[in-house]
Amino acid sequence: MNELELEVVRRYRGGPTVAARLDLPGGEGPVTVLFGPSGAGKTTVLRCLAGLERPDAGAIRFRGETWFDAAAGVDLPPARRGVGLLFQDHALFPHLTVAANVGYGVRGVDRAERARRVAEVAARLGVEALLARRPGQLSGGERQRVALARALAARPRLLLLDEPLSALDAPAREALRGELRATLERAGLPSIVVTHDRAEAMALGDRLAVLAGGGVRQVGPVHEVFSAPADLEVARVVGTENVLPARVVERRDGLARVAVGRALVWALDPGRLEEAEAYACLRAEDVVLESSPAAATSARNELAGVVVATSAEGPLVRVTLDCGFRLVALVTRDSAERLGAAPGRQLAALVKAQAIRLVLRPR
Ligand SMILES: Nc1ncnc2c1ncn2[C@@H]1O[C@H](COP(=O)(O)OP(=O)(O)OP(=O)(O)O)[C@@H](O)[C@H]1O
Repeated sequence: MNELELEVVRRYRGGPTVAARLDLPGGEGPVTVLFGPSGAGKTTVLRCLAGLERPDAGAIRFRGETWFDAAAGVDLPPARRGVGLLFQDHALFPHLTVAANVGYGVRGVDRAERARRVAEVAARLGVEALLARRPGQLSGGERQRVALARALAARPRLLLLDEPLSALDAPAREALRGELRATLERAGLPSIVVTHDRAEAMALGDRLAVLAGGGVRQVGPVHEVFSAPADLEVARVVGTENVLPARVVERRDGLARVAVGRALVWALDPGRLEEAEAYACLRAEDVVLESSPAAATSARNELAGVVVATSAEGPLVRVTLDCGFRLVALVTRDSAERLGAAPGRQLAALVKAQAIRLVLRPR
């Protein structure tokens, strides 16, 4: 049985309809990332789960317990679902101490029990030393840990985080990703994190659910979804840099030879490919650039190309080549320099057949 079974339809009056289905098995890593572009319906799904939004149709079950069932008229109030919520801005009470903020999450118990729970969760998240401070005296990371501690103090069964890092500036966000991941692991309960940031999704999630066009398009291990998008829309959403129109011309030994622009490349044969028209999806990180051609084999494509553009991207350089089609590669600054990667320079691009995924082209 799945740990979570959700199928909801939420029609906004005069607005879009979000129709999402999400089944999550238990015990496959604690963090599921709900990923998708702005307006895809991620927050709507989260709010339906928390009981803050009432779906127009559908049902939500968690560990066999019905939280919502439109047909049966079941709609458990938020407090009875056992869900911990963490918002973008962390919503800590500025006038309360960390201890009082964390304690706020504990209701219906006496003072001694509340203090015991606050101490326990503070120790678990490493915020014991901060208990006497107020939110204004905390760093971004500390505030985040305190907000998580408050959510966990209520002993939820499921943790929901809506864009937990988006209130921070870019450098802080990057630094806190790893910390949040570690904290979620330590929390040891299933979590669903909403984000539209690729790096965040990769850093935080065990599983990725891609929401686009009003529905969940693909669910799977993070790397699987990123490297093998199920369809073109998922490929676009997860940002595979190279999504190229391709035509299958030959199939042999589990490989498919496809024409991409003026070039021919070998790709993994997905097997189910009935039509010859497809998109070849290839991540820029999977392209290796070399200055001199090497021996090509059927499992390794070697493409001669000319650099048409380069741009710095943090520690990496994005190199766009004309190989008979536009190919984007991401290489380290060091290798870009060593290769003399500048417009006009001839280079060889090496790509393993396994790195090229074929996605059926919708008619
Ligand atoms: N109360 C509302 N009334 C009408 N339309 C709404 C309402 N709430 C959300 N929407 C619309 O429903 C769609 C989904 O919204 P939602 O906030 O779930 O998207 P999201 O994926 O979380 O987006 P973002 O990443 O920008 O937060 C959007 O087009 C939004 O404009």
